[in-house]
Amino acid sequence: MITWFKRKRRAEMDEACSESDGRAAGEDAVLPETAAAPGEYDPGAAKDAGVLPRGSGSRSDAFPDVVPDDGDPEKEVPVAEEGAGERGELLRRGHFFPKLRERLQKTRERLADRVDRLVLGKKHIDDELLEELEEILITSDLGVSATRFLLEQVSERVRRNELKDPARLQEELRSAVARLLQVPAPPWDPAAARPFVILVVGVNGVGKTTTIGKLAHRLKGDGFQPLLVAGDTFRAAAIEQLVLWGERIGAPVVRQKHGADPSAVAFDALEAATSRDVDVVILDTAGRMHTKVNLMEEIKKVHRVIQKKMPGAPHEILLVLDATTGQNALSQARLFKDTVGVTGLVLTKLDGTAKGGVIVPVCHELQLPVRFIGVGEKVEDLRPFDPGEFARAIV
Ligand SMILES: Nc1nc2c(ncn2[C@@H]2O[C@H](COP(=O)(O)OP(=O)(O)OP(=O)(O)O)[C@@H](O)[C@H]2O)c(=O)[nH]1
Repeated sequence: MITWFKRKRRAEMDEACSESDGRAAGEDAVLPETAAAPGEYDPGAAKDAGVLPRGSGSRSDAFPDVVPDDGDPEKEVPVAEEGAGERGELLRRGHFFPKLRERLQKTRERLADRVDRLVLGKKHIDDELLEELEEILITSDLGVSATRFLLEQVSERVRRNELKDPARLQEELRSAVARLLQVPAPPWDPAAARPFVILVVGVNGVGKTTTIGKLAHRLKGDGFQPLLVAGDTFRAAAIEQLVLWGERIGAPVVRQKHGADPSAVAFDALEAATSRDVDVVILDTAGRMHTKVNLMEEIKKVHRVIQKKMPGAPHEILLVLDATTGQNALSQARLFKDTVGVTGLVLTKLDGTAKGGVIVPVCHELQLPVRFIGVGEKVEDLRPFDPGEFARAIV
């Protein structure tokens, strides 16, 4: 039975991959059958060390281990007292705004505090003041194009005599930023398909795995059963990191050995998702430099395999960007968008950086919606993005 399943799976994978890249999946879908080399990820050792839960790693390594959903979220991760659903979300947001402002303090200092100083004691909004405003916006990571767009909006109001008082400039800017961040896009709706498949991509160390853990926790709070997929088979510790998140929040994790083909992991995970009847599948992927062509080809292959295995999926391709990288986030977003067709963004590490303004040019130039923001390392530090709230917190 297992041999038949292996053959069927290999044939389906080959079919999914050969259409567009001419390579059979088997060529690089090496599913290691041997013990891990010294220093590599070893499921047995990890299990002994208590990293993996009981029962995992006992089947053929050619098949994914599904770590059972035996975590107790109540123990380690207190569920938000406001509860799930729309009302809970509104309450959480109300509580969260002061915290968001606090976390975005450095970005605000760089932008809003300088605008405050600029208008202090000024009687009129003139060209000189607008030029200085331009400089503040550009040096606050808003980029040339978004700055020009925002200045045009402000200048237009000045021309029409609708804005005269410099003291109201901040307010005007805030509305313009909020409008710019409001990118037209389908709403975030994990109930739109079952399973709802989310592919998470991004460069190294931006916070993909952490975001997945936090996102799965949110989804559980909203009544969805998530399945996590350890598609980052390149960095051994990433698999263990995701397994730990799974245990912590009480979500099953599909994983294979370190070095396995990520497309094969994705393929098996979708099989597991169907048979386990889960609501949401979240696939982690290895961090890759957006400039490395072969790695970008690999992610395209993962994408193709998902599409082939489950038409309509992935339903969301989330690009995780690290806010501390400033303008570099923009070039990452461009390349990932062109390669895999990103549908939404997650901006992480907004806490403690002065470069949070980068969100503005990314939204403006790429017209991609920000789905979530990461404002810390704790499980509750992932928030749905609200353009108005964000604009208020930085301007
Ligand atoms: N301060 C802060 N740290 C974060 C946030 N999100 C993630 N991190 C930290 O960033 C570091 C990298 O996170 P990972 O989740 O391992 O990043 P990754 O993208 O999966 O890394 P690779 O697999 O190497 O590509 C970890 O120390 C996280 O705790 C955030 O919103 N704020």
